[in-house]
Order: sequence, then C-alpha cells, then structure tokens
Amino acid sequence: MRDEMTLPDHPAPSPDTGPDRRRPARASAPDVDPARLACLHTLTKVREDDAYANLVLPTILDQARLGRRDAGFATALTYGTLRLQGRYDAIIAECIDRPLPQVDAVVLDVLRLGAHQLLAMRVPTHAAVSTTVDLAAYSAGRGASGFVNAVMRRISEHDLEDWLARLRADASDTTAALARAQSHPAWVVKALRQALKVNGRDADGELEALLEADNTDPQVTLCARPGLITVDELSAQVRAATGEEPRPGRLSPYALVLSGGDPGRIEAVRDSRAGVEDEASQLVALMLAQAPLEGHDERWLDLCAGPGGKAALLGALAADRGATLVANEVAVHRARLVEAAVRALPDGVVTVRAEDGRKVGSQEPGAYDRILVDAPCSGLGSLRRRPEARWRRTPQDVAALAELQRELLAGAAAAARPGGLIAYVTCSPHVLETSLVVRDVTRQLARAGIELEPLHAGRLAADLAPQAPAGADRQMLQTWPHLDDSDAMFCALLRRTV
Ligand SMILES: C[S@@+](CC[C@H](N)C(=O)[O-])C[C@H]1O[C@@H](n2cnc3c(N)ncnc32)[C@H](O)[C@@H]1O
Repeated sequence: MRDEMTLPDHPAPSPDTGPDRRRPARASAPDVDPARLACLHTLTKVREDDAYANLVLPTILDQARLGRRDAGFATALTYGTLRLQGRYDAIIAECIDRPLPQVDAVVLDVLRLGAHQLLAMRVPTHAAVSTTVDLAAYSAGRGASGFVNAVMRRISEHDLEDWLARLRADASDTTAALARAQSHPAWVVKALRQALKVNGRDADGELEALLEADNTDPQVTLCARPGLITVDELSAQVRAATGEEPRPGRLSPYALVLSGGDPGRIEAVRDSRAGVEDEASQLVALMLAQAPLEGHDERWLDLCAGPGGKAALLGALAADRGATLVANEVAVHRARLVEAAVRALPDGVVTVRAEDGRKVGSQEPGAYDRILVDAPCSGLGSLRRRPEARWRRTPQDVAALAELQRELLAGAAAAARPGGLIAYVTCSPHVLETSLVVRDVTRQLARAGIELEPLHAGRLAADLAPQAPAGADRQMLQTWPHLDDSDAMFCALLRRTV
C-alpha cells in the first residue's frame, strides 16, 4: 500500500518528524479550535487515566464554554473517534513508514481525530487538515505538525469506501478483515459471531451489520416510570424542553426515543419520575414483573441494582402491585445512585442495601418471589454507548466475570422461594456470560436439590413489547443492536420448582 501512494508535495511521514519533546515550540491557543481541543483532552484522559469518555467529556465541554453546536460536534467527534480507533489506526499505519507504536501517543490521538473528520464527518478536507495540523502544533509542538500534515494528506487521498476495501484486502482472514474495517478487537468479532450462531442467527450474513451497529451513535431512550408519569406526559415535557417529537418505544411500552440531546433538560428526568434507560433494559425488568407466578407475590429483589434504572422501573411496578423491592448493590457509591433513581417512588416501596449479592442465598434462603440478577458483565452488548469499552475489555475479564455471574445466579436461586421467579440478565451476548452460565448453574443446583425450570422468555417478550424482538422465537431472549435498535441484552427466565 505504502508504495502505491505518492506524496509529491510532502516528505514521507515518519515518527522522526514527530514532536520534539526537548524543545516543544507550541502554537498559541488562539490558533486551536476549542471544540477539537476538548476532544483531545478527553482522549488523553481516556488513555492516561482509564477515564470513561461519557463521564469526563461533559465536564471538559463545560470548562471549554462551548455553545450547543460546538458541543454537539465535539461529542460526535470524540465518541466516533474512540469507537473507530481500530479502523483509523489501521489506516494511519498504512500511511507511515514506521510501526504505529512508535508514534507519539498525543500525535496519534490527534491523527485519529483528524481521520474521523475526514472519513466520517462532513468536515471539508482543507478544514479537517488545517485544524488537525494546528491541534498537533499546539499539543505536541511545531515539529509534529509537518508529520501530521503529511499523514492527513495521505488519508485524504482515498474515501472511506476505498480505505475499507484496502483494509479488508490486506487482512489475513475474515475475522481480521472485519476487525480492521469495523473497528473491533478480533476476539470480540469472534465472540459476537459465536453469539449469533448460538442464537440460531445467520452469523456470516449478520455479523457485519452487528459490528456496524456498534459503531453508530445511540439514541437517547427514556423510561416513563409507571404510576409516576405517563408516556404522553413525558412526551409533552420532551417537546417543551427540546422541541423534538420523540418516537414511542418498540420494545418497551414505557419508552420514548429521542435522536439525542441532553436529557437533563427534561423536568421528569431531573426529578426521577423518568430515567434514561435502553429499551431492552426496560423490557427485561417488565418481563420479570409480568411473568406468571403462582402464590404470593409480595417480595421482590434486585440483586445487582446500581445505578438503578431497572430498580426504579421494578419499584414502580411493585408499588402498583402492592409489593416491595429490595434493591441491593455491592458498591456503596452505586447504591447511592440507586437511592437517587428511586426517590420519586412512594416511601416504603424500595429498600436500598449495599451488600455482596453472593451472600443473599445463605442469609435469606427462600425469601423472595421475584428476583432480578442483572449481573456485572463485559458490556459487549452496549458498545455503542461505551465508546472506549471494546479496547479495554479482555477475554480474561469475561472468564472472571462468568465466575462471579455463576455465584450470583446460584445465590439468587437459593434466595427464591419454591415457585419463585428469577430473571438472569446481562448486557452482553457473549455465550460464556449468558447461556453457559445458566446451563452450569442449573446443573450445579440440581445436584444440590434446587430445580430451575426455564420459561419461554422470547414469547413473554413478544407479548409485552409493542413490537416483538427479533429473538422472540428463542426460549432465552437475546436482543440485538442491528435488529432491535437496542442494546444486546440477554434474559433467561427461570422458575425455582423445588
Ligand atoms: C449490570 S450492572 C446493574 C445495572 C442495574 N441493574 C441497572 O439497571 O441500573 C451490575 C451491578 O452489579 C454490581 N455488583 C458487582 N458485584 C456484585 C456483587 N457481588 N453483589 C451485588 N452487586 C454486585 C456492580 O457494582 C454493578 O453496579
């Protein structure tokens, strides 16, 4: 590839022409676009401090005092760059003479931001190149700007389609081609292919669409908590605050979907009568609440409740039913978030606890009628909303989480009364965190004299959702970003028979 590309006006870009760390001659701040600088600060915090972009970006935008338009541009640029970092690194690697790891980390972040503007945003080439060069000069010294200028010009010689074809052509196999072109680690590509297969889907036909869906900006989904606010009332508040007409949910009767914007401008969100919650999350909470149950139906448990979206919906449904909910969360600061999420509910409906959920089975055996185990997981089902997550997670994380998930589900089964219901939920379609956990725990408990009977979660989902999810034919429900426009949420519904 490198040989095919000629750069008559510019020297071959090389890390040698990168920033001179000894004597950085920086451009002055007025040369730098504050929106792009805010993006670079965020990327630096994500890289150096393991920060979450969605947590640090709003503060950085506030400090930069950007107007709404510039803040929107900076948000799209930051999230898009983080999601597509793998694709851009592969492209940048084709444009330089040295291995990518030899490029200064700040310069590489600047180049990634530049590549996203050239290939995924409607920024004119000259503006993308000149602002990126200015950003390099300001953040890494004037010595970096020649290098960045040359790389940006090489990137701009091809459009996205052309680059993707080149990345695919240079890849060693299909997984590597998808990993490079669709910007996912290869192990995640393999795990998602397996998840599609296990769920009876056309893995080869659908995988690229799933990966592509992970690369899109998520919409903002609200949940109108029943008994606290109706969907119509919430819709009126959305219109008043944003001027936007939200669309009704497809998977949840309580959902309203907005194209974007700051939900904090909506009064009901501020006072917790509504919350920001993906439709599939709403659906699985509703499924636990509505699954048929014989006998008493008074004591509900949310075993892993923080930050509290599902606890707030379950609490609202429990209040309507005359039931109570214990919302348990091991991390104290996250238990405080649960308290905030449920604060609009009538007193006495929800009790928030901060304990290790693995102990509940021995401490309160047979105590609960309905239990939600929304287990800590890899989050591979919500990659759209967590732009940096795919680059942080490892296969080792998945194995460690699966162990914890098994312990939590086994504890929940012991805490359910005979006849009681358990919803085992993850925001990941990875087979090690989903069906295999359910299979292992069911077998292990059978040996201990506790029987778990699976209910048909897919059918129940189809009955409750305004539109049946794509996986409604399966006993264990799996929703999909590319088919349901939601997170990839897994839900197994289990009845403890003895
Ligand atoms: C997927 S999140 C739950 C999301 C939550 N249900 C909601 O809808 O907002 C998993 C939660 O489990 C918590 N957790 C991790 N280990 C736990 C344990 N041993 N016992 C209870 N909670 C735990 C994590 O701190 C995290 O807040």
